[in-house]
Amino acid sequence: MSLLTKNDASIDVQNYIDRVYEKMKQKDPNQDEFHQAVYVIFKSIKPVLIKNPHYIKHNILERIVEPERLITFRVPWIDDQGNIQVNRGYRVQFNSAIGPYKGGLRFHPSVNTSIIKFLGFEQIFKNALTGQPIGGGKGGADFDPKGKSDNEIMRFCQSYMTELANHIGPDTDVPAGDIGVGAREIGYLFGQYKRMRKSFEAGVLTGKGLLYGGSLARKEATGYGAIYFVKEMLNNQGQTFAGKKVVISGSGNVSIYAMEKAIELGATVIACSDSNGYIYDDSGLNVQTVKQLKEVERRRISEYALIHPSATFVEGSSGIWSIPCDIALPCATQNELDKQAAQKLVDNGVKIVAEGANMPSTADAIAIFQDHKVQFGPAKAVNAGGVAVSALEMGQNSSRMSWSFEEVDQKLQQIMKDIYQNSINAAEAYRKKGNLISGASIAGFTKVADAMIEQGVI
Ligand SMILES: NC(=O)C1=CN([C@@H]2O[C@H](COP(=O)(O)OP(=O)(O)OC[C@H]3O[C@@H](n4cnc5c(N)ncnc54)[C@H](O)[C@@H]3O)[C@@H](O)[C@H]2O)C=CC1
Ligand SMILES: O=C(O)CCC(=O)C(=O)O
Repeated sequence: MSLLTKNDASIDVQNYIDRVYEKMKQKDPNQDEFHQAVYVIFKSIKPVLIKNPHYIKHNILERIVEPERLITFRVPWIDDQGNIQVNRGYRVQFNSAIGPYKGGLRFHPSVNTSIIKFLGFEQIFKNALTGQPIGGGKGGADFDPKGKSDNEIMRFCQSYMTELANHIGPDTDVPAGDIGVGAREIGYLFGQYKRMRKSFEAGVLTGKGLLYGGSLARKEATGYGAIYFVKEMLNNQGQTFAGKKVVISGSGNVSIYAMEKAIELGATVIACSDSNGYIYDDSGLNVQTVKQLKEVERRRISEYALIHPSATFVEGSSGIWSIPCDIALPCATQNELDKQAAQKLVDNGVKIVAEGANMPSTADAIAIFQDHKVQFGPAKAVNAGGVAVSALEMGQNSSRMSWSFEEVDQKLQQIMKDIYQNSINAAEAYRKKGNLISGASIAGFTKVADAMIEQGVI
């Protein structure tokens, strides 16, 4: 497949991009999600390479798609029945050009090398966009936390950390949460790391509890940050959240706090989901009930409709995109929004789609949004607020300070504004006016590529 059009001004650039892309696919043929993430970046940065051929001379593309390190390991643990279980653990340390590796841990049965690599690759550019000194990494395990007791979760986390501890540290690699890893898991992971090191290194993990070095507003940061980003998109059109109907997929950390902030800014959030199905209430969802069900009781979203009879539960999560709305925020998982779902949203008049999850839209879905001039906010910009506040947590830990909620929230708002503006500016500089996919990729890529060049061939 050619990534460039035949009419492209520079055949050399076309050949280079295609050669690196094909070689990468040949080396790792079964990594579709990783290929998808690379494809988006390569497509977006084509004009950058045409204008700055030194990136080709330094062979940045071939270097950037190869992780600095990919670690896999056995995670044995004992379940409540006394059986020995074995999972596979991962950590990809993708790129440290601008800082220590930084990125979350995902515990989900679907986790494999392709998923971890796509997430780690995305993290490189996202972290660069935040303006914070953090490189790109990601990790996790094919462990399914669903239905596990607290003790099983603890034993799994302790076993996982027993190996991971060999590879991380406050100036080396700083993991955090992602799907299936929240405050409870970070607590168990931190406890085991501390026990092994015999020292209290708060900065080794972020998303920690407030009692032992966590930052206020980290829990809220990804969801709030996504809404602050959409606020900028709306502002650009002279609009606000007031009166807008919003559909948000998922009902986890990102979705809950996106919901909370959107409602605070005057929107009506009419639907959210989990992997079993979605709930819908045209008069608006109650975020406190969603929090109680999901954060506290760890129950299914279907139970929301038993508490609020005005809401309907529908089985099957993908149906959520057939609900008419002004703003759609996919905040659950990768490739949850496909071509058919995108067409449905467009037919129903959606104005803005912004990705709270990592790579939730397929390439075909994005093409439909672009063809129909739907404003589109890409994940690496929209959901960067979480990792940005993680970097603020690292800063607080190393200076032994802790900032108020308002201070962190103010910084988060400024970071999201800057990401929006830098993405807009980068797009405009490369004649892609208004295209936030190109702008975010270009702004993230140039920063990392320049730092790589300054540090030599390593
Ligand atoms: N937690 C964070 O700070 C950040 C998370 N992200 C991304 O946001 C997304 C969500 O992560 P979290 O909220 O942290 O995870 P979480 O584990 O708190 O929640 C995930 C939610 O998605 C639901 N879900 C899973 N598959 C689904 C499907 N096919 N359809 C509908 N719902 C589904 C789950 O039931 C759960 O409610 C992921 O893509 C993650 O990589 C991105 C940046 C930061
Ligand atoms: O806070 C972090 O370090 C990681 C957040 C994350 O995993 C992500 O941005 O996808």
